[in-house]
Amino acid sequence: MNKVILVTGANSGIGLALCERLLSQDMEGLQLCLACRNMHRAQAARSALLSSHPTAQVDLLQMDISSVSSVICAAHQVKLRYSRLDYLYLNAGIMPNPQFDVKAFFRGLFSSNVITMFATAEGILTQKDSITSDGLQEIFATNLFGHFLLIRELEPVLCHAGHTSQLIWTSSSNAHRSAFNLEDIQHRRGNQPYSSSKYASDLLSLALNTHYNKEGLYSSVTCPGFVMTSLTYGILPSFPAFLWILLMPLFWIIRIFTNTFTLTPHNGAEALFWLFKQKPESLNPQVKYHSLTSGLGNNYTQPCKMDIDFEMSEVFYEKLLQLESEVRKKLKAKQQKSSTSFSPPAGSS
Ligand SMILES: NC(=O)C1=CN([C@@H]2O[C@H](COP(=O)(O)OP(=O)(O)OC[C@H]3O[C@@H](n4cnc5c(N)ncnc54)[C@H](OP(=O)(O)O)[C@@H]3O)[C@@H](O)[C@H]2O)C=CC1
Ligand SMILES: CC(C)CCC[C@@H](C)[C@H]1CC[C@H]2C3=C(CC[C@]12C)[C@@]1(C)CCC(=O)[C@@H](C)[C@@H]1CC3
Repeated sequence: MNKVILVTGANSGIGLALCERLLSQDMEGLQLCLACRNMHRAQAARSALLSSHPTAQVDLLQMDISSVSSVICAAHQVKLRYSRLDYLYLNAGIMPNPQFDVKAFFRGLFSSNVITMFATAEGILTQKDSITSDGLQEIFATNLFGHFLLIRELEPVLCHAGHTSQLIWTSSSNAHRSAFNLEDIQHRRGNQPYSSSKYASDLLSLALNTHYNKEGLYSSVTCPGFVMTSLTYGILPSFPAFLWILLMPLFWIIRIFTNTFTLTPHNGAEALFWLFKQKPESLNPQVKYHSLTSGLGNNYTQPCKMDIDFEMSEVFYEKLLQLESEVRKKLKAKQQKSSTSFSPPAGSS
């Protein structure tokens, strides 16, 4: 039987590099499904994968993970196409309108915290969030809630008796407990919505293990390290991509001191790829699997205990279920309203 793998945000960066790595190791037994919001970019990614693996099975799925109706529609498609999903990579993510605090960065450079700053960007990055058409905070909707809804919708193909399936999140070492508030799970009020959304994915992963392991569904979180992708290029908007490339020698030097500077999407996908080869029952739900690259350029995966607890993950899970039922009700009302406004007036033939 082919292994069916769905990857969100598969048309670029870490998601695309992961697909490339998966096909390089086992092209025959895999059925890849690239879930992307933009079909032109999705087609380009598929062509790139097929040019190096001409006989690979690569399907495309249109899905905007930040939109409730798009996720539900895409999940419906998946259930029609596949009887089972073996791996679901929850990788799509955004960090819009980042504000880089140059002063804090230089202060950090000359402090004892410099390595932590390079590994987690703690204290030097904030973001400005916006609201989606569903009324959700965009970063929360994209990085977390859309994926939660997708998992809930795909339950029938993820939970099969006598069979295990894996959920693999692309979280971040920028996930800080201090940025997350159970009373404000969407981070409407703070200025670190990215960090909050990633901490939320760590919590959710733990709760999913609590609720779904008995049904054969396992969840793990990864951090790809600092990788040069369009997400990171956006951090310094006045800094064109080629300048980042020119900084590579400097980054290679920094890598000698912090192996979190994985830098390329291929290296960043290390932990995501490593998890693909593990037995899910052997994994620890309380650790994050970090992609690391040594000063000599060797990749490896290292588990690191997360700053999370069961109680908090359960409260968060309950809140997500509540939000889920609210958005479903809203969607139903919207659909009913649009169907009545399009129905022909009574008495017309
Ligand atoms: N780069 C880094 O250093 C790190 C990245 N990460 C995480 O890795 C993940 C991948 O990011 P990375 O590869 O770096 O960045 P990229 O910007 O290259 O990739 C992000 C992917 O997510 C997709 N995406 C964004 N919004 C949506 C949406 N609404 N619906 C569907 N797809 C969407 C993008 O599609 P499109 O092309 O259409 O925008 C793109 O394919 C993210 O979750 C990020 O937070 C974590 C730690 C470090
Ligand atoms: C131009 C200067 C010489 C160097 C600037 C470096 C910073 C822009 C980076 C230093 C640490 C980086 C980092 C991230 C972004 C870019 C830096 C702040 C992340 C926040 C990217 C997204 C993540 O999820 C984190 C794991 C990264 C942590 C490190």
